[in-house]
Amino acid sequence: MDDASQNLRTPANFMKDDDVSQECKNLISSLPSEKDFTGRKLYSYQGSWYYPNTLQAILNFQTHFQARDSDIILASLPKSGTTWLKALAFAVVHRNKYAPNLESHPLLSDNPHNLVRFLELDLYVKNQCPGLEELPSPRIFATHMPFQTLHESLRDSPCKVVYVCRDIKDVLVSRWHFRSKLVSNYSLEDIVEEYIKGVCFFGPFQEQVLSYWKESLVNSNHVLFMRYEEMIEKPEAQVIRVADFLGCPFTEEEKQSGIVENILELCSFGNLSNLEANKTGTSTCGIPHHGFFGKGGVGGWNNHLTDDMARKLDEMVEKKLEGSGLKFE
Ligand SMILES: Nc1ncnc2c1ncn2[C@@H]1O[C@H](COP(=O)(O)OS(=O)(=O)O)[C@@H](OP(=O)(O)O)[C@H]1O
Repeated sequence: MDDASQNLRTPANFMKDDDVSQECKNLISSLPSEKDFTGRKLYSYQGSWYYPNTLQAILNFQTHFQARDSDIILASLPKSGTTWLKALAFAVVHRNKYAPNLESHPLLSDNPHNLVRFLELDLYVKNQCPGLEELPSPRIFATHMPFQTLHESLRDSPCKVVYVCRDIKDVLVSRWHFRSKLVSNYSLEDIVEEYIKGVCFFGPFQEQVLSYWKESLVNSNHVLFMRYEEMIEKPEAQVIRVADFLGCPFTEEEKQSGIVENILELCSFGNLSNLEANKTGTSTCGIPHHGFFGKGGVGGWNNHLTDDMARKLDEMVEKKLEGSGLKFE
């Protein structure tokens, strides 16, 4: 086994069950549970599946987090474009402080996950809530929680939530590549079955996508719904959309200066994945940086899933999304 695989085999804190209060243990004892692909127990809370430490972190978040109107929360399912969105949002929001270029920028020397941290995967795990009140505005956080769980803490805050989703088949294959390094003999059949059943960390997936989709329809100033495929197809338009939504639109002068292109280049897969900072090291939430980069792009699932697997997944998604107005072609 190489060093990288060895590194991945060590479970991250958020997958463990060693930082759980008595109150959380009591809650856990009342929740439905199932085993994940490694045999670890997941628990269903507010419609989604979590490991005990993550559940504790979510309870901490729901009890203690004080949203500011200027907060920005980037939400997604794992393997849906989180890393890219973190980089883009950071570069857009802080463009006056850090000029986006390839010579000197925080994204050139640090992984996007260390610049924008997950509420439930690192900030609140091990009870680390390190001075969130002291962070300057606008604060940018990320989460994989579904909207209903996030909302409980945001309450009526008008803060901005940007959600990114991706074709479940690409998400699944991306996750399978990542997890195959954790567990040998982990087949595509296993993960397809898991996705269809819906029992997986932060799953079931389409329910989460729907939770943000519905909110974006009724509260479009609060939730922006984005798609990885659209970011690939029309990146410039999507970055402009993000900046508009976050209340920091590009001026005509900025557009003329090529700043949008510079941000896109800085945050591009080609640039980020080749940086030393992203080839080595481990993020604050315990994942090796290289684990956030595969091949990127759209439709890679085609090289792995059989027609039958793709059909089953498409049918499941179509059924779940029926009547919502949301479609994955
Ligand atoms: N900058 C940029 N541009 C385009 N695509 C990118 C970028 N950075 C990461 N990726 C691809 O996104 C996939 C990982 O998804 P996430 O970032 O959501 O993963 S994670 O949940 O944070 O672990 C994973 O997709 P796959 O290659 O299909 O596995 C990454 O390669």
